[in-house]
Amino acid sequence: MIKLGVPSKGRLMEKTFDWFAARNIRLSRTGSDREYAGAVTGIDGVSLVLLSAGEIPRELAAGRIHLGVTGTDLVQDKLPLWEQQVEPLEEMGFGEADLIVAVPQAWVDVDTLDDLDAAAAAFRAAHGFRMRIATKYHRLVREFLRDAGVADYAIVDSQGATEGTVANETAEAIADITSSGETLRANHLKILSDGLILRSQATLWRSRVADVADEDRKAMADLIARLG
Ligand SMILES: Nc1ncnc2c1ncn2[C@@H]1O[C@H](COP(=O)(O)OP(=O)(O)OP(=O)(O)O)[C@@H](O)[C@H]1O
Ligand SMILES: O=P(O)(O)OC[C@H]1O[C@H](OP(=O)(O)OP(=O)(O)O)[C@H](O)[C@@H]1O
Repeated sequence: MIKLGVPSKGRLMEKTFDWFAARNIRLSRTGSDREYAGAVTGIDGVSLVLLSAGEIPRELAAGRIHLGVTGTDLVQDKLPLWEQQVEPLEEMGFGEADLIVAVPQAWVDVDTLDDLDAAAAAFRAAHGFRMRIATKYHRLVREFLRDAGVADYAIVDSQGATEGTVANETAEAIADITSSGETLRANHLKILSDGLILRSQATLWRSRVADVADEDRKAMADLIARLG
């Protein structure tokens, strides 16, 4: 069987089901609400694997699933050399979000990455420890800030409610995804003018690593022919 990994809940799951339904491939969760089992109808030889969106990159890279749906942000952050491990087949037109760097609106002198760098040095001199940036996107944020010449900071891990870390005084700045911008506004944060790290959307990926058995080649070809 060709294994297709799809987010098991949340905003990406239903839209993924709709996207495949529009191509006459019906994905569904089976069993009780809490059981992560799934079914595929409308195409032969494909099985559904329900997974956390954040785990799909790793499962693709390990070759445990042949195809998977998840955001560009999660693939690029979790997989070093992602292009060697996965291939994007289709951008799916939902789950659109920007990964950005944001600081408190009250920092009126900080609007750019250069300003952030200067603020970071001043912060360390004043407080004796490095300015903290909360994020779950460790790799992408480190690479982006390195390329921008911002050095004097520390990443603090935040796996959710990242915008709240500033008010809670566990970080001075954040890097997270934003879509409508409401969460940033509600938490009195502003995006740096050159603080866009990545534009992400839900994408269907093919593992470059997973073995496709001879008897599964037709199912893979049929599925790919139905995309677009
Ligand atoms: N507000 C948003 N609008 C649109 N897309 C979003 C938004 N927030 C997150 N996403 C996208 O949805 C995908 C999954 O996000 P997230 O990591 O928050 O998943 P989750 O639903 O919390 O799943 P899990 O924690 O089980 O991995 C990411 O690719 C992300 O870019
Ligand atoms: O710009 P907006 O439209 O306000 O959306 C952005 C928010 O959506 C995501 O959070 P999610 O709802 O996944 O919750 P989380 O913080 O627990 O990850 C993201 O982490 C932002 O907090």
